[in-house]
Amino acid sequence: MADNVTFDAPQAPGAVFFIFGATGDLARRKLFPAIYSLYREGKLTEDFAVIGVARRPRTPSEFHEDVMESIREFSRYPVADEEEWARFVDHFEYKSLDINNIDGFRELREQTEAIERKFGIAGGRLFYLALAPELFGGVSFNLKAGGMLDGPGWNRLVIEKPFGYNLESARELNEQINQVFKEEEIYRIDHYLGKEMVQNIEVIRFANAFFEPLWNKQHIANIQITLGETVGVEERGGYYDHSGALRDMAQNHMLQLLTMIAMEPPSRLLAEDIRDEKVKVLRSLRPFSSSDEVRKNVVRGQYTQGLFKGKTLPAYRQEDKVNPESTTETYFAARVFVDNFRWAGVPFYIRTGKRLPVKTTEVVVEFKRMPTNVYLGQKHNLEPNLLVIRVNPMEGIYVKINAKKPGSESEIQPLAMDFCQSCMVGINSPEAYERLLHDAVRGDSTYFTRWDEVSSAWSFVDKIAEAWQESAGDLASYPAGTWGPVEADQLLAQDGFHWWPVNGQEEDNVVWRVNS
Ligand SMILES: NC(=O)C1=CN([C@@H]2O[C@H](COP(=O)(O)OP(=O)(O)OC[C@H]3O[C@@H](n4cnc5c(N)ncnc54)[C@H](OP(=O)(O)O)[C@@H]3O)[C@@H](O)[C@H]2O)C=CC1
Ligand SMILES: O=C1O[C@H](COP(=O)(O)O)[C@@H](O)[C@H](O)[C@H]1O
Repeated sequence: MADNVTFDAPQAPGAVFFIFGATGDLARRKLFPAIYSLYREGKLTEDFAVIGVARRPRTPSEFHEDVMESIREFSRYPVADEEEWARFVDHFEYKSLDINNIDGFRELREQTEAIERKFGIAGGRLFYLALAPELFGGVSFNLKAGGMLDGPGWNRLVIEKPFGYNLESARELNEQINQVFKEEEIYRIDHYLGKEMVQNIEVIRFANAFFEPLWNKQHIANIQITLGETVGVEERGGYYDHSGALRDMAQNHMLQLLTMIAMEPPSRLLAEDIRDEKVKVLRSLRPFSSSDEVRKNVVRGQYTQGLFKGKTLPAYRQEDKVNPESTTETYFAARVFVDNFRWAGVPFYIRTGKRLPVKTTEVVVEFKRMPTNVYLGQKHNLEPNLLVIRVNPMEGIYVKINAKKPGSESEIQPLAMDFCQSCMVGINSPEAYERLLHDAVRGDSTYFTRWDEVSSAWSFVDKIAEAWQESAGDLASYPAGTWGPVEADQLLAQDGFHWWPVNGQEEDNVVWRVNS
């Protein structure tokens, strides 16, 4: 079993965490376990409290039981001994409250003041909205009206995705919460930004002399970003059928990953400097100017019934809470361009899908081929060099180079230098939510999305969604358990490229591994 790795960050200042949606899936699977990890690692000391809020009634002991179950099932750390557990869970309280009930917020205020006194908490209040987005505006308003923002310290609002359905609705939502919270108090979660290897992209790029000089159109042929999932829509069919892959994954996680790969080096590693550079990338994305452009550069697909590892997987239209005639895409791929000096003409191929054969998030940087191949005469077709950043679930970096086959006269073979962080050094990285909660409570917004990033991403995505509305007929299909529609392969083939195998599925001819 891998050792747990802690991230290097100071203790958080004392705070009350309000989890709105405390009886929901996100709280159970991610938020309670993240708070527990922070506590176990000493990043939260005794001056913190958690108040779970939702409509369902819960006695204190029922709520403590919920928290215990969530941690047993999902935490990186096993539940500690009884004494430590009792100390931890004593920090948790529950308030049954409908967010439309203003009186309930007044009661919450009294409960909050009492718990702040109990634990000597003077830092601030962190309001985490693990709720459906249509409730965000109402909660913000009632937090203010109910006096919840008049505490002794700072107030911060952490909002889950999706942030709107398109630019217009995102704007409305933003205006609503801006009536109560200032931009610097708003922490929009994109949990991909909390992933260890996504944060590592910055370091790989800006701390290595041999990457940065090559990181441009002179040397890079194309970049491929894959966010593949094996799962279908699970129990979230109702939400997903309204959203689809474009809004669920591409507008946020995928474009955020792209910004980390494509941004210019910031002059300082401060939140605003990094976010300034990221938003420049989003503004440089070449917009699709017509439906025809969308058709040429974008593929959407939906999974049909498939056979995978001997198991029959249902079609998307057979999933629970999905319209049996749904035209929602479960797969999205596109060729996009970042129109600036660094990236002019370099295609970024991005794809995401449900029910693909492998769960993986990976970035492949394909370098241009050597200007001439002096080995051609000896029947060697040199492979392009690749840099692969494995984000999830495997974490690591893989570089593919060409080298002489040992012992041969001049035979060349591709060589994989594979640093597998998750398997070789016994690392069990912190969960994205641990890091992001900790950052939010410390007031570090680097890995949260700023409004101008969100709105620029929507501007880009809206053009695609609008074109799709005009032509429902171009929805491709793929059997569940396969790599998506063939049209996505053609997207690259037109440019003389192909998708590289992902997640350690070695190409047959790569014979070595050099592990660190
Ligand atoms: N689950 C996940 O993995 C992910 C979720 N998200 C986002 O996080 C948010 C929450 O998702 P998830 O936890 O899955 O949703 P769930 O449907 O599981 O939970 C929703 C929560 O909201 C509470 N709630 C609903 N209406 C009210 C109300 N009027 N007043 C007070 N509480 C209310 C519910 O409790 P009760 O019924 O007791 O009131 C429940 O605790 C969504 O925005 C989602 O898109 C984002 C990424 C991943
Ligand atoms: O935000 C979301 O992300 C998950 C995938 O997250 P990961 O960390 O497991 O890669 C996705 O399943 C879900 O549909 C989407 O809403």
